[in-house]
Amino acid sequence: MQNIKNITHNILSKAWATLHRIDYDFQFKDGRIKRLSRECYNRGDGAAVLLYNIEKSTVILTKQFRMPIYENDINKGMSIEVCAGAIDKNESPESTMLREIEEEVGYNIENIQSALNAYMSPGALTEKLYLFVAEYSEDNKISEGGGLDSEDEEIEVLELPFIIALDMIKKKIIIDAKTIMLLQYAQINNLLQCKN
Ligand SMILES: Nc1nc2c(ncn2[C@@H]2O[C@H](COP(=O)(O)OP(=O)(O)O[C@H]3O[C@H](CO)[C@@H](O)[C@H](O)[C@@H]3O)[C@@H](O)[C@H]2O)c(=O)[nH]1
Ligand SMILES: [Mg+2]
Repeated sequence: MQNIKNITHNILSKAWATLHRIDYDFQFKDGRIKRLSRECYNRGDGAAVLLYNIEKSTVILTKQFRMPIYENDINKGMSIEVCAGAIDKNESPESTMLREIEEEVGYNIENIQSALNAYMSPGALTEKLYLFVAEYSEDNKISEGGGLDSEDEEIEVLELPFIIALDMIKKKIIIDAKTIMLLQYAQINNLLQCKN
């Protein structure tokens, strides 16, 4: 662990989330100490899940508009992603996930398995993502999903053959990191067969 001292936080923006400028004394390996400054965007942690069906070799994904993608890559604002959500205060990653699965894609799932933990952009975001996998079947379907009107969500639910989803990574149609990671996790661990 690096020798970090005299840490101070300055709030640059506090709206939906908090952007801090954090100043700190950093000791380099040669012993020099320098005061450094980094901006950190804090919107809490998040959770995401790949829902998969072994018999059908299918996965459930979502499609929604993402302003940061549109801002960076005009005409490419739509994003295909695994079901995911921000973890509320006093909520566990698991309970967040069960709630989000129902809200976004309309399934009532009881068992989810932890797959990976990941910082998606550790140079700027404090967010740690808890990544899960879970089996689904038609018996678990309880509503259309689509997200919450109260949060202005408009989420299209996609059920795709696993092999098609993997091909969408190759074709750069799926460009969301957590989604790529979970689909490749499923492939590496043979959770599903790559059949049409
Ligand atoms: N008004 C307002 N709404 C916001 C803002 N930022 C996000 N929202 C809305 O707040 C809701 C949060 O929905 P969640 O399902 O809880 O989160 P998410 O946006 O899907 O986030 C998931 O994916 C992100 C991208 O990979 C992850 O960063 C995040 O941890 C989580 O996994 C969404 O409707 C989103 O549009 C904002 O600045 N202002
Ligand atoms: Mg979401």
